[in-house]
Amino acid sequence: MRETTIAILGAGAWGSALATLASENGYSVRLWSRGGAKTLLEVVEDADIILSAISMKGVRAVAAQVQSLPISKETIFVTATKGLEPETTSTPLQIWQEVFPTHAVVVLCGPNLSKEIQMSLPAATVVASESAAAAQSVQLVFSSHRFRVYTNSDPLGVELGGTLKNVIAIAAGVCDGLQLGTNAKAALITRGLTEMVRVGVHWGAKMETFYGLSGLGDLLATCNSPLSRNYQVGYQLACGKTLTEILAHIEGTAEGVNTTVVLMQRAKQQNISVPITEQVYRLIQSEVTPRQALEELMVRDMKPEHFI
Ligand SMILES: NC(=O)c1ccc[n+]([C@@H]2O[C@H](COP(=O)([O-])OP(=O)(O)OC[C@H]3O[C@@H](n4cnc5c(N)ncnc54)[C@H](O)[C@@H]3O)[C@@H](O)[C@H]2O)c1
Ligand SMILES: O=P(O)(O)OC[C@H](O)CO
Repeated sequence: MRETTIAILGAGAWGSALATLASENGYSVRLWSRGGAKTLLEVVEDADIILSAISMKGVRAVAAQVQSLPISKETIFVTATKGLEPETTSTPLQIWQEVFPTHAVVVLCGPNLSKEIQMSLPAATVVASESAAAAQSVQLVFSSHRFRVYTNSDPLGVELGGTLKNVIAIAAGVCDGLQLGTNAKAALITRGLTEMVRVGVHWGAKMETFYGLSGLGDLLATCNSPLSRNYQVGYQLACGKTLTEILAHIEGTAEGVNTTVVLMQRAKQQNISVPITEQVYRLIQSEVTPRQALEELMVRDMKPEHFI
């Protein structure tokens, strides 16, 4: 029998970590990056699974390039990107589904700081798809004694958990940078989760998905780790650096900055209340200082504790 071949698009921190996991499980892995030695055709040709770990800004262009190549009808697409497209507000899942409407698309998302995974520390993740068989195939590829993979049937919810938490992670970095304490951080994360649920359910995701690994799980990992680039953005803003300075020195992609702008725009259009996102947005636009953002959150109207 022919061995299963995995094509991984994007040789950044996350694409490389996922390539390591699949290689360690004995799969044949081909890694592609723009400017790399292999052509896209060489990498995706005859691949059973094509996984994208491209930054949000490159997803549509890469998907269009792949569309122009001969791909088997059976090929499963996996998306591991966490972001929103500025022009359309689409998620990466929606882009891959739009470009490949007859293929199974699986979302891979969870509390997965790539540096920890490259250090072989244990972690868990979720693979979600409308096709249970496709999700199970991807589960098999990445599961190991150090990486526990769960399947899920709410791909949009799983993806939005990983995407929306990046905005709250920026706020968590601000909270720690200003040394606001553990009570404040717990309140921020809890109310941040409610904000994620409110947006996600409005956009068609299942509420319970946000209480799983890709929602609460990824929120906890990202809001509590200096390894998170999004957390670093908030932390360094609170320490007085400008966004331009921070982004010039950060290693890799902090998707939360762009996600905040797109989320704010769509929440406004749809009249969804997103007070934490609004303050992160005003902060990255330099409309408020970190202290003013905190003040504005604290003096809002009194109200009951709603959970959506
Ligand atoms: N690093 C992590 O811990 C981690 C974990 C889970 C998910 N993610 C998500 O995975 C995605 C990638 O993150 P990363 O940490 O690997 O980022 P990275 O900056 O290290 O790598 C990004 C990759 O995308 C490619 N890319 C960017 N723009 C492109 C374009 N226009 N055309 C083609 N390729 C392009 C880059 O060349 C690079 O290979 C992000 O959406 C991130 O949120 C990252
Ligand atoms: O470094 P960040 O902030 O992109 O976080 C990485 C992953 O999303 C954690 O799961």
